[in-house]
Amino acid sequence: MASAHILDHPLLQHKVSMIRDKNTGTKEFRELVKEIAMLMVYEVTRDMPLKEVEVETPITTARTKVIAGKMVGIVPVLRAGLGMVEGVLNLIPGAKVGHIGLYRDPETFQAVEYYCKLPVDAEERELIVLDPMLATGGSAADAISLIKKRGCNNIKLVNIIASPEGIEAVRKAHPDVDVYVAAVDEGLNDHAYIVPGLGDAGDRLFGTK
Ligand SMILES: O=P(O)(O)OC[C@H]1O[C@H](OP(=O)(O)OP(=O)(O)O)[C@H](O)[C@@H]1O
Ligand SMILES: O=c1cc[nH]c(=O)[nH]1
Ligand SMILES: [Mg+2]
Repeated sequence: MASAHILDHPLLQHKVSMIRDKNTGTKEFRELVKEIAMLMVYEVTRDMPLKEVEVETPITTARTKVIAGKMVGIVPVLRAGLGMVEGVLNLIPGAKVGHIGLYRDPETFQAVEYYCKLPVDAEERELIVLDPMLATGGSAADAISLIKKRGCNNIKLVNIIASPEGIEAVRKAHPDVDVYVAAVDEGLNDHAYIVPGLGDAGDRLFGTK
């Protein structure tokens, strides 16, 4: 069974508090989501394997380490996941980027797929799925199912704010996937929005409401 990891670095907690604030405008919200994604992926990649190499320094030869193992792909769930892409690419510039388009039907809260484009060699990569919000967990679980259908089995999920129900749903559907979150909130309201949450992440990122 994979684990849910709560990333509670003080900088993350501070920045999450700022995006929760309804008075934080679109520009600042976008910048903060980017920074949060960067701080989160720093922790998410902590177990990356290393290999020893030899490097000529200006002084002598050094035996030193570089990243080894699988290459990385990142998969934002449209739209809101897009806000996390730049922050992750700042730290892993060689990552390929796939996209999964899902929206949540406002009546049924079921995820509806409208787009999926993954890197051609996705099954050879470690894939990091990005979405700021994990509410019912339906969108994340469906996104991971789509990725698995393409033969990918090395998947991590990164959400900024999660509900306990969302974490449980993903763990049940995909027990092999580690989930990384910066905050676990109280639960969901009647519209399946996270409480206290931050509202609609996509609308706040793109100024659509
Ligand atoms: O866990 P769930 O209950 O599935 O809800 C979470 C999903 O809802 C939001 O997307 P939304 O449907 O609002 O689409 P958007 O990013 O285009 O606004 C969010 O970014 C997640 O993808
Ligand atoms: O709280 C929520 C739930 C779903 N989608 C969001 O953007 N926010
Ligand atoms: Mg939305």
